[in-house]
Amino acid sequence: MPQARALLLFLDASTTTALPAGLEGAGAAVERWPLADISAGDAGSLTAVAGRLSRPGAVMVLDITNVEQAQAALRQLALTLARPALWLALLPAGRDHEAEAWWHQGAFDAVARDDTAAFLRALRRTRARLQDPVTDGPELATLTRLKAQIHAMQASLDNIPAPIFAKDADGVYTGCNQAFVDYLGLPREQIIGKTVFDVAPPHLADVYDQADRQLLASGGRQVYEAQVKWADGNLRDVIFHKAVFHDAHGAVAGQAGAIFDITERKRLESGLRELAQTDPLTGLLNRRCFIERAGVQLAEARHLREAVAVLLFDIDHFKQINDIHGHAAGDAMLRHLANLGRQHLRGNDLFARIGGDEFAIVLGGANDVRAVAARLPSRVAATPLSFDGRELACGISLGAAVVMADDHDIDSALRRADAALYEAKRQGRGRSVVFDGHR
Ligand SMILES: Nc1nc2c(ncn2[C@@H]2O[C@H](COP(=O)(O)OP(=O)(O)OP(=O)(O)O)[C@@H](O)[C@H]2O)c(=O)[nH]1
Repeated sequence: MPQARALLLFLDASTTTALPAGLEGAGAAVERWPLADISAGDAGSLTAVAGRLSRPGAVMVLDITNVEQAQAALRQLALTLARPALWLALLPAGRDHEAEAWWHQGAFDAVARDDTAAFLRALRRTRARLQDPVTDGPELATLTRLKAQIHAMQASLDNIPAPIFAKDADGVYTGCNQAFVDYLGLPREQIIGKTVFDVAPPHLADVYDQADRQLLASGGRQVYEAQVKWADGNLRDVIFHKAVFHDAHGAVAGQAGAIFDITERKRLESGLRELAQTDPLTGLLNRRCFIERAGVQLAEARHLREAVAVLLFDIDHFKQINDIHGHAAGDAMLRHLANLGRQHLRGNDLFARIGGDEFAIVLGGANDVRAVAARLPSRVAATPLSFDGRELACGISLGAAVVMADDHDIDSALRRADAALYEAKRQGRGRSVVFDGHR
């Protein structure tokens, strides 16, 4: 095996005095090549340096004191050398952060000039790489190129704001981008080499695992909605986009996936749905939604051969409440009635504000229609509204009707309830009338 020779290439004479101590201890033959300003394109120096670097086992140590000079030297050498040389970047003290940039430029490693131990380690590793026949020659160029491509690919993935991951065919994470690390709030080393059961709560991990199995069995792509526990511990709504990838023999080798957070979209959608379905003042259903749901409830009740009743009520002399106490008092009264009404209903009853001071109820079971119809006006009369330090009394009139077997929609029952309400008003308000018979 060829002995590695470190060719120290200094571009500036002033830096040669600060050589890492104990370099010879690395077992490498060190050849100093001071004052060769190959960055200036000095043809003689360039040829001499290239000649030394083309010897088996030669490693170039490039002094990076002057970044521009170092880059120019690399460009000149690349044009001159028959094959790429292995080289280390020797960084001035305090500039360790530049290391990554030099790896991207093809350095085998980049170490600080004042960290002798690191320098010697890097030199030894470089030597070991040179003695590995697989990595010598053209294969080294391929490997270096691949390494640069992987770096570039990872940098691109890390720039994408959506979390991205890859897993092998056993569901073990093999890669991910920075957004995925940030999204889960786990360090990369707690993700790579692990499975969903290590990174997610059990009930979510089961969902992902089942989806993974289906995807790997069927191949192709998969898109599904799920939840992910975010870095702050809260659950987020997401869409997973996943696809399998194959090995050289066409067998499924794993899957790559991306996560799109739809939490905000879902929140807006549910807000819009709520706005479209409810009365903003009382929080009750609005007229349109009430009619829609009443129709569904009627159909279900008919299917189960159950009776359904409709109740309508409105506030007596509500105009006077507005006129005497103001519109805000009127609004408070509407909310007060909504709350009183809610206390008399069961979970599957529908309750809506269908007009200015008009409310409607669908009772799931018609048996207690008379009891509810009688109770509500007296409860309202007995429960004045506390508003602005005063007690405001009010009354309601109520009409009720049972949905008949031959009612095909809720409209005819509403008409009968309305007629009963009219009758309650006519009889002097503050009372209820239950419609008997067809009209
Ligand atoms: N504060 C308030 N008032 C409303 C609202 N919507 C409608 N109104 C008022 O409700 C009142 C309804 O009056 P009317 O239909 O004449 O009924 P009423 O005064 O209750 O008379 P009777 O029903 O015959 O006892 C009107 O003065 C409307 O301005 C609302 O959202 N807030």
